[in-house]
Amino acid sequence: MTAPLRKLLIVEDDPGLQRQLRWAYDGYDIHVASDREQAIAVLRAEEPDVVTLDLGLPPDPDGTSEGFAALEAILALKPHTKVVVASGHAALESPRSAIAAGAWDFYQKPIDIDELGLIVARAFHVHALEAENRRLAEQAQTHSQSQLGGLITASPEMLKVMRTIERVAAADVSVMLLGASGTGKELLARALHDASPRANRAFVAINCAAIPETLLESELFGHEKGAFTGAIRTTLGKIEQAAGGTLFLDEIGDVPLALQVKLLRFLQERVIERIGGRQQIAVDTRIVTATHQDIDAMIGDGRFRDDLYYRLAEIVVRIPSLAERPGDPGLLARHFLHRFAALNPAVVSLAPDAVAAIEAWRWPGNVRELENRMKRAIIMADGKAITAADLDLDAATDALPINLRAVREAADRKVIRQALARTDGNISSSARLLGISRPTLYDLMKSYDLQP
Ligand SMILES: Nc1ncnc2c1ncn2[C@@H]1O[C@H](COP(=O)(O)OP(=O)(O)OP(=O)(O)O)[C@@H](O)[C@H]1O
Repeated sequence: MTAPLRKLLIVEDDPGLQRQLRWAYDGYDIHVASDREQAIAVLRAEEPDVVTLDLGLPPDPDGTSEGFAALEAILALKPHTKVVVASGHAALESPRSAIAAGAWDFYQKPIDIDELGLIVARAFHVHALEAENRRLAEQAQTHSQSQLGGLITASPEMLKVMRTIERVAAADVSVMLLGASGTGKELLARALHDASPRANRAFVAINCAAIPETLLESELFGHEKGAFTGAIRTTLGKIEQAAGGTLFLDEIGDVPLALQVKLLRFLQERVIERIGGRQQIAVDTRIVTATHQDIDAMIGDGRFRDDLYYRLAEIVVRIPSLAERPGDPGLLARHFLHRFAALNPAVVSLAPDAVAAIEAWRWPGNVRELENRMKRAIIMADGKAITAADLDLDAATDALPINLRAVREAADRKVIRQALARTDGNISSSARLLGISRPTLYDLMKSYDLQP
């Protein structure tokens, strides 16, 4: 069986040239269109990989407006198409603008059949390579996705975390996930639930830091009708809502001490009492917790009960920050490019400066920051490729700062942030590292609005 011929669309309004081109090349399935409308109809019906496009099309055969409109329409419909533009105008401006608008290559009329043949052959070759690349990237993605709940990673540290999660999922042990904000703790908790025998029951997540202390007890344990003003009906708490399944308590370090006692009782006896209720209700809920705080230090100074900690943390899983996962920022950026493609279908790739900036950035907000920057960049991007500027990661590189004061301030900010990060926000140690006094550091932080 022979492979189907590759499809080439020739957009040309001159019937003589049309004929000449139609017969010039062997080995392609050639389609011809005389204007933009026909070209788009063929594009929709045949999906050619390569298009040669005369920029001078009717109703503007002596200008280029119609050709550019066709180029834009082709790339909007099928961004991966390789468009080779032809310009009869000696002026170099139009081919250059066409390349800027996303054309792949150009040639000057009058046509040299051999030269154009080479350009077209190369366009098919590159198109095939790119398609293969995309296929492999997608395959790699679905491969890593299938490992555990949509988590994308290629870093050995993170793969180890995922193996641990897979292993502990089956055992009914309590798991505490430790990691900075945005490292994927909730995603991992959900993956743990999905890999556990409880997968077909509820997964309920609650962020303990986001709920006022006064409401947290009722959120977790529920309340009876009339238990307090405003309790107009009996309401189940999250522990009961997750019965048979898993309750994910994010930011467990923010649970106040009084409530820690109640939680401990639930873990010991596996019964709860709704607020205002007298009945003890047995509930089988698996608890998975997470925090970005230093829980050992909290136990040390009495802010977290150690007996509760030992109940909650039979297995402790430390999640590396994104900066500790070399290669992952680029991999995740491509994943998000794919995932948010619908926001702006014209954007199909990352420009080399974006790839470099993504790998170099420290990602203090981890995967969530990367996800947000990619989403914004995809929406804002003008061209087919996302640039470092679209990601807002080019600040320090090219633009000349407004004045020397701005440069000094930027340098101060950077080094103060580094010192604070290195000392975990300790002002005295940071001041020592920077060789300045504590009051001076305070003053600088105040004037630059920096938090420890
Ligand atoms: N390895 C990953 N692959 C794909 N997406 C990820 C990965 N890690 C995190 N994400 C995505 O990043 C975002 C932040 O992840 P998540 O909410 O799980 O972080 P978190 O550690 O729980 O954050 P926080 O502590 O601030 O609540 C989510 O949209 C999540 O889907």
